[in-house]
Amino acid sequence: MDFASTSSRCCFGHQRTPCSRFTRSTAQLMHALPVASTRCRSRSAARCQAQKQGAAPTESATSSSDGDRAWADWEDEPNLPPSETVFRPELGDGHDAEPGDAGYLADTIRANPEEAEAEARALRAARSGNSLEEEVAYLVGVQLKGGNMTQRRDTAALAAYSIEESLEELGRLATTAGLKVAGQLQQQLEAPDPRTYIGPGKLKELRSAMLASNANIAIFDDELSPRVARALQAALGEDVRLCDRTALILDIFSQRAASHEGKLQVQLAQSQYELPRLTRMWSHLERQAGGGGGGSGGKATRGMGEKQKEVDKRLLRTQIAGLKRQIEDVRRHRGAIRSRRTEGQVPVVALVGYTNAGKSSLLNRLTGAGALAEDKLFATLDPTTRKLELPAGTEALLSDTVGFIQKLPTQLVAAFRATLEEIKDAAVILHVVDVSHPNAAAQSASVMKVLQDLGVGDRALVTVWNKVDACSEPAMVQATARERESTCATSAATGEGIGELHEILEAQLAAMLQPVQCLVPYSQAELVGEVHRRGLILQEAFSAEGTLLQARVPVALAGRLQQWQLDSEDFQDRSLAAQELTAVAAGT
Ligand SMILES: Nc1nc2c(ncn2[C@@H]2O[C@H](COP(=O)(O)OP(=O)(O)OP(=O)(O)O)[C@@H](O)[C@H]2O)c(=O)[nH]1
Ligand SMILES: [Mg+2]
Repeated sequence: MDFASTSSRCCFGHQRTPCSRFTRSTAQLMHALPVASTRCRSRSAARCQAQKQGAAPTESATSSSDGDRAWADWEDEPNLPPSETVFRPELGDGHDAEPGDAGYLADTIRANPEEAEAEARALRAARSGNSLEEEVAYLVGVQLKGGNMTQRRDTAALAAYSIEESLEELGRLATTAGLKVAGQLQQQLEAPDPRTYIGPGKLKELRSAMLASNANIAIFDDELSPRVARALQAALGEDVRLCDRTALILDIFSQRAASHEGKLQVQLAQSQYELPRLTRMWSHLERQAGGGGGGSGGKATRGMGEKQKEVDKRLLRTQIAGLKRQIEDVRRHRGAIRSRRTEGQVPVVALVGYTNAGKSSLLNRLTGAGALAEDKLFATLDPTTRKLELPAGTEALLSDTVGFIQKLPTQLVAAFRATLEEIKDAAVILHVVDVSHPNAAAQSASVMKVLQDLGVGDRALVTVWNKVDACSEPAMVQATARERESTCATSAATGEGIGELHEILEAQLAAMLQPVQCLVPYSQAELVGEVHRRGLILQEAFSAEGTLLQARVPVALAGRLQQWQLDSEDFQDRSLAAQELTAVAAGT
């Protein structure tokens, strides 16, 4: 089964297309709307006509059977809001519909989808000056009274993100996904509204702000449950596309995954996200069945919708099982490579850190790897490993990893756990922090939390304060870093502080090596070469019997040298003799 061709779908299940949500036109979405009743069409057409002639729309035109229908669908939902507290765009919500407002737009859309869509878009574009082709997003977040959502959920990250910071990051995610951000709206609440995430008044404000700025996508800063998403969609109208932080991150990941395993992991995460959200795709069939005014085939159509939903869920479950199997195969293969690497005892140094901290830039600076580094979130998805040669001759493998982010979607945590397992093999972890970022402390705390969760909190850790060149007082930052243990301030851009990073790394790697002093026969020249590459030579002399080596080497290598091990006294005596011999030979 070709999963690649079937699984790239819209996260909110609007329509199964093989492309990203954001590349699909609003027109496509509108064609997926329920078919309007004849009564509604004639009213809307009249209203449309009136508008064309410059007349204000009439009161009666603001209410429609479709509006009632949509409302009824909404009320069918258990635990949904009582009618008086909710913004009902189709019913005008207490104000006369104006050209460009929700009621007007909803009616004109129903009159003639193509004509109305063109008209509505042109109207909004004229009001805001945005291009007709642009995908424009509006951001929405909730600030919990007494701390934001991140703080509540994740007590470890107490230096957490304010709503402004969280929305700023959401905006960066949106631009990374190729969207334009028109504005943002936030609300202070005791808890997010269980029905519509934000309160009814704010919802109305959001709708107006989106119309005024020609925004067509509402992005919510937290993952929306399928039920809340449905309620929001009903309130905001079908011409607004809904998205949440999780869907946005999944979309970026699906655009950027390059390796076979990366693609499989993103597809799995997307499928798992979509499974509970499939309902919406077939709801139009159910609406036809329920609201057809007693037309024939109501039950049959509802049955069709249900049946199709079940078929679809079954397909998706089969696909999820298939993806899991494929990922397991790839994982086994990678595990074999990793264990070969461990047997070789080349120490692995893993670069970890918040997204955009400069991990790939540091990999390039330290190894000349030429890895992709750009000013976008999640530039790196697939781990890259390169050989690192430190000035004293010590060798290690330097691994670049996927960046972290606050509120990392649970589906992705699970999917990328395997990728992050690279970190588990690391002898040293280089935690890269963008020290020039205003939220560096909270970002650092988020990363440390993930490291704890991965069970590598006790691993040798070097903290790298990167982008020191972008700080207003770089000298002060460098001085502070020097006062801290295993910390250095660097600039991957200018090379500043890279020498200090080399020294700290050498010391860390040396601390992990085991001391040996031995006499290795000349027949074992290869082994001596390995000691040079993988260990740290403290003393070397050449006697008549072989090479005298005092060094620090990885444990496995120390085991192989065991048979030629000398005690200290013997080693010193032989070394002196060898040095004298060398001096005589050199005639000094
Ligand atoms: N001024 C400055 N910019 C830097 C430095 N290091 C990296 N950058 C820039 O920061 C941006 C992100 O760098 P990357 O190396 O891609 O960051 P990353 O941590 O690998 O990011 P992800 O792969 O997205 O997690 C790029 O535009 C880099 O040019 C630095 O030391 N100083
Ligand atoms: Mg990177």
